[in-house]
Amino acid sequence: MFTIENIKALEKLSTPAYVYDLPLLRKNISVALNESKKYGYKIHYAIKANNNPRILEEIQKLGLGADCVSGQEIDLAVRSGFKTNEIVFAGVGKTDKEIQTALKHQIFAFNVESVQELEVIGEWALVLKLPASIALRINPNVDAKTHHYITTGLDENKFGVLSHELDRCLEIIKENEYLNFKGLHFHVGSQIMDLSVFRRLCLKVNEWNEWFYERGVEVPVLNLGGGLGVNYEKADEEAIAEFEAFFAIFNQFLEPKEHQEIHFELGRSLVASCGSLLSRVLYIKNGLKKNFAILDAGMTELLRPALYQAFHKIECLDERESDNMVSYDVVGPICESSDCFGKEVLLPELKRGSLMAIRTAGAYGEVMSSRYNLREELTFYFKE
Ligand SMILES: Cc1ncc(COP(=O)(O)O)c(C=O)c1O
Ligand SMILES: N[C@@H](CCCC[NH3+])C(=O)O
Repeated sequence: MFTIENIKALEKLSTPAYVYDLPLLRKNISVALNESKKYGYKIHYAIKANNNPRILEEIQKLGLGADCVSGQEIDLAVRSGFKTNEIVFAGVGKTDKEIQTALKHQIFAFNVESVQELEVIGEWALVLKLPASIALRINPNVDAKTHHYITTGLDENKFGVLSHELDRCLEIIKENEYLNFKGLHFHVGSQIMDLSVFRRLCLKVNEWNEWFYERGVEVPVLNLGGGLGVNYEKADEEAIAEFEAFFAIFNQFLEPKEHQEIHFELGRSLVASCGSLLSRVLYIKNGLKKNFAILDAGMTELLRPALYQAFHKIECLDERESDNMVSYDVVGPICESSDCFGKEVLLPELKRGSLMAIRTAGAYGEVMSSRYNLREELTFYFKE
C-alpha cells in the first residue's frame, strides 16, 4: 500500500509534487535485470520515460545502457554517467546538430529511420572523420494492440526504414568507410499488455534476420525495443512488471544466430510504478448531476489521462476507507474540459485540503508536464 511516511518535511509538503519511491525503483529494475540476464540480454533504459536526474542516477548505477531520442537526451545520459558505448539513438527527425552530438560521443548505435537520414549521418561521419555504428530500424507491421497514439510498428506509422529501401541502405553503408553496420532495431509500441504481440514480433524479427544472412550480411545485434506494459489498475499488487514472462517469450520464439547480441529499450515498465503525483483538493463542487473534486494538479502535471484517456488510480491519502463513499469527477484547474483525471471515481468524502495521490505516474508523467496556463514549477520528493 502506498504511504508517504518516509518523506522528509511531510508537514511542509507542497503540492502538486511528484514523489518517487526509490527502493521500489531499485527492486523493479533488479527483477528486470535478473530476468534479462538469464538469457544474456542487455537493457537500455528509454530516458524519454523519465529523465529526473535522481532517477537517472539510480538507473545508471544499476548498469543499464540508455536509449535516447534527442541530442539533449544523449548529453544528459553522458552527464548522468551512462557509458557512451551503451547509448542508442532513435527518432525519425534527428537534426544535424544531434547527429554531430552522437558522433562526438561515439555512441553504441544510431537507430536509423530513413534512407535520407542514413545519407546525412554518413556525410557528417566523413566530414568529422568519426565512425558511426548503424542499426536499421525496420517497421515489422505488427499490431501492438495498444492505444493508437502509441502504436509504432504498423505500415501506416512514420517509424523505420521502408523494407524496399533496405538494399539501398546496405549499399550506402558499404560505400562509406565511416559507417559500420551494427544490426537491426524494432519497436512496435508502448503499454503493450497482450504479450502475444511480442511473440508475433519475434516471428517477424526471425524472418528479417534471415533476410540479411541470406545476403551474406552479418547482424551483430538485434534490438527489440521496449513496450512492456504496466498494470495501472493494480498499482500496489502488481508494482513489478511482467519481466519474467516478457523475456521468456523472446527466449522461446526468437532464433538468434550464434554470437548475436539481443538488446531491449525499456522505459515505462522500469519507472512507472515508482512515481505518484501528489495533489491537494482545492475545492469541492457538488453539482446537480455530478460532484467535482477540483485538485491543485492538472493535465499540466500529468497529461496521460487527457491525451490518451489513460486510467490512473486515484487515492485519498488522509482516509482510505469510509462508510460514506462518494462519486467524484476528479478534475484539475486548467481551462480545458479534458483536464480530468477520472470520472465517477468512488472515494471517501473529500474536503478542501484532502491529500490525493495519482498513482503509477513515474513514466511519461513529469517528462510530459508543461507550463501551460503559466503553472508553477513542479516539486519532487524521494522515498529513500
Ligand atoms: C524507439 C523506442 N524505444 C523504446 C521506447 C520505450 O517504450 P516503453 O516505455 O513502452 O518501454 C519507445 C517508446 O515507446 C520508443 O519509441
Ligand atoms: N507518452 C506515452 C508513451 C509514448 C512512448 C514513446 N514512443 C504514454 O504516456 O503512454
